[in-house]
Amino acid sequence: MKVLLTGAGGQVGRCIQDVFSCTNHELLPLDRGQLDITDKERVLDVVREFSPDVIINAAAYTSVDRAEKERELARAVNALGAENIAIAAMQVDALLIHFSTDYVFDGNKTTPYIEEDATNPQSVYGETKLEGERAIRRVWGKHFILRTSWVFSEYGNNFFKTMLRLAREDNEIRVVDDQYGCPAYAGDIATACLKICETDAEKKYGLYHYAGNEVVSWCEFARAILSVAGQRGKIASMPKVAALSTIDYPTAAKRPSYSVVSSAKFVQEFSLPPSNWVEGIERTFFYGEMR
Ligand SMILES: NC(=O)C1=CN([C@@H]2O[C@H](COP(=O)(O)OP(=O)(O)OC[C@H]3O[C@@H](n4cnc5c(N)ncnc54)[C@H](OP(=O)(O)O)[C@@H]3O)[C@@H](O)[C@H]2O)C=CC1
Ligand SMILES: Cc1cn([C@H]2C[C@H](O)[C@@H](COP(=O)(O)OP(=O)(O)O[C@H]3O[C@@H](C)C(=O)[C@@H](O)[C@H]3O)O2)c(=O)[nH]c1=O
Repeated sequence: MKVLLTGAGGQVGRCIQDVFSCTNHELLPLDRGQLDITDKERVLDVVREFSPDVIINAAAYTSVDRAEKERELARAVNALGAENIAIAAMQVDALLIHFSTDYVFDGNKTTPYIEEDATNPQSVYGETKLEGERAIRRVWGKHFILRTSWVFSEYGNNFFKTMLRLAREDNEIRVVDDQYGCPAYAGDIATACLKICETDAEKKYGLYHYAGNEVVSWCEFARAILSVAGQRGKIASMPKVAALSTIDYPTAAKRPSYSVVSSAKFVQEFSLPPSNWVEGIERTFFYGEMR
């Protein structure tokens, strides 16, 4: 199977390369320098030339706070870029796998969000990701949109790495304890993509949630990361992790207080468990040393 990957330099993109390197699929990984998804003509040319069976779009604008001031840039990548990819996929009849986010929800529910739940993004990032979802649905039916959340890995920038850095710099970290979600290890998301590619997926196209198997607050997630870091000798000493209310940690973008997504539909259709983020922490430390 020929698979074209955009956003290959990001954390999900790099994990997809690792997972697909153990298969016989022919993967063409393109980072932002090789393919800017906002350049429609180039997207169409590159896709026509390679003529993939599958396109995985892992390119995105993911700076949640910065997006509040860079709406047009975020929109260009997350909405118009996604649309460009969908048009290109349609032109060569390729399956499109795309990612979206838990930040499309407002967080007012108290039970896990399912695919049919109403969206109501609270941030520019969430709005532009939702616009991208809608563009794909409008343009090309042969797609999977995986909404994931709180992604971490040994690659790129993420909350996991921020917590490690802060733990090395200070003896106290302050983290919000009233926003809940399901962290997802990027390696598991990559495995989910492979599973889609290797499943007779025709009758299953559409929107899925795929994220972590257990609910935590950001503060609980930080404590879990640092506890393993301490056990593995990754930090010299264990900092105090103080639990904050959102009001005491002001940010440019509003985050949902509860963005727990249920992976049940994906699990049912693809017989793959949700991301095991506790194991993901171990794997992040392990692969962080190997790669
Ligand atoms: N990270 C998270 O916590 C979550 C992510 N997601 C979604 O998962 C997907 C993958 O995210 P993740 O790997 O974590 O994000 P990253 O930010 O790690 O990777 C995104 C990649 O896209 C690249 N990119 C940005 N603009 C363009 C462009 N115009 N053309 C081509 N490439 C571009 C970035 O390049 P550069 O670094 O040079 O800007 C980066 O390499 C995204 O759709 C994201 O919205 C969903 C939920 C949670
Ligand atoms: C760094 C830091 C953050 N926080 C808070 C801010 C915020 O409410 C929460 C998470 O912070 P971050 O800015 O690291 O994470 P954030 O950028 O909000 O992460 C999001 O990224 C996008 C791409 C997604 O799609 C989401 O699923 C989610 O993973 O923790 C603290 O309380 N203390 C800290 O020291």
